[in-house]
Amino acid sequence: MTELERRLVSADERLASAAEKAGVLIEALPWLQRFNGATVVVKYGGNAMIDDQLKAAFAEDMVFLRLAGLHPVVVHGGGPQISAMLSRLGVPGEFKGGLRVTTPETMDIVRMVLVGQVSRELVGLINAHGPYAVGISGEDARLFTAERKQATVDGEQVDIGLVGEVAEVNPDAVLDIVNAGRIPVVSTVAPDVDGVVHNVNADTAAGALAAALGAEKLVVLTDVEGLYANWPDRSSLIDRIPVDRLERMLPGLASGMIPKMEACVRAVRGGVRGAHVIDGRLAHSVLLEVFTSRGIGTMVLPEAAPSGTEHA
Ligand SMILES: Nc1ncnc2c1ncn2[C@@H]1O[C@H](COP(=O)(O)OP(=O)(O)O)[C@@H](O)[C@H]1O
Ligand SMILES: CC(=O)N[C@@H](CCC(=O)OP(=O)(O)O)C(=O)O
Repeated sequence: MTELERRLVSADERLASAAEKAGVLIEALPWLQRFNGATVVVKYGGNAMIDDQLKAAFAEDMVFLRLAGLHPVVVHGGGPQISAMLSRLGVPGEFKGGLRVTTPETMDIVRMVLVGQVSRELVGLINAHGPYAVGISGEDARLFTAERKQATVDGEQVDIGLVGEVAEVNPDAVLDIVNAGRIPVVSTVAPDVDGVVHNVNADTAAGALAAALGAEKLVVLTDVEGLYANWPDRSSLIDRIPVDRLERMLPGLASGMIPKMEACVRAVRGGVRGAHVIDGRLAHSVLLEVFTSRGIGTMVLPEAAPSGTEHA
């Protein structure tokens, strides 16, 4: 190849790459218009906080959403981080029906890890981009009121200690943060009516908060591609499912997916237009979900989905 031919090929490649980049940006236009001013609750699960790069990419996505005119609200998990701290401290722990059996001693550690460690880290990563993130827990300004919850094991109700269902949400403090142009980062420990602090599953809290905020979307990041109809058959990924069909599937789901899909049901039944379970192991998965036409993962839709909600 002559020097001239080489230069022409490289100019062609540059043009093709520029056109591809412009295509990606322009694909976002309808979604930028549609979601301007919309609240998006994003649940970031502990299993998707695999490494520092992924966590940093998640923080970038939250700042991107905020600067693109949306209102992201982060609800974080931290199950694996709690388990790691329990074993470091030599405190035994177990799960029943997907929920952590929580003694008063466990509760102290859950609170310390979620509020003092996981929240602080995410707040710091987001604030590397500007003064956006504010950490808040269910204990602040009565954000969540918990009600003791039992687990269902083989159809039986069993006591699992200081584990809470979200009985009430007062989203005012979250709205104060959002209205100040900032990004709330919510930890899911919550007092009951007597002030006793309970451990609330982060999926459960995210679903309740999304409904109380009247969010446009709930996006749940986890460590699988989405909901599989026949877990663990990887060819059975569901890309969209109406809420009534999901409700019929709930009793047959395996443990990790139960609180997640219950949260999607609660959100959609509470007026959220779409709940999505996506793969948090993929960097920038939230941006792909929100700003591309196809979306990713599994989308839970209201029963009578209005036309034109292809992916939204
Ligand atoms: N039907 C299903 N589809 C997808 N994953 C499932 C299903 N049933 C159970 N799971 C399990 O649920 C896990 C996700 O839940 P969990 O471990 O609680 O994650 P997170 O920390 O993100 O909340 C998956 O890794 C998978 O092992
Ligand atoms: C009651 C209950 O199980 N609470 C959870 C709270 C953290 C959480 O939900 O974290 P992930 O989203 O990472 O699973 C726990 O103790 O592990």
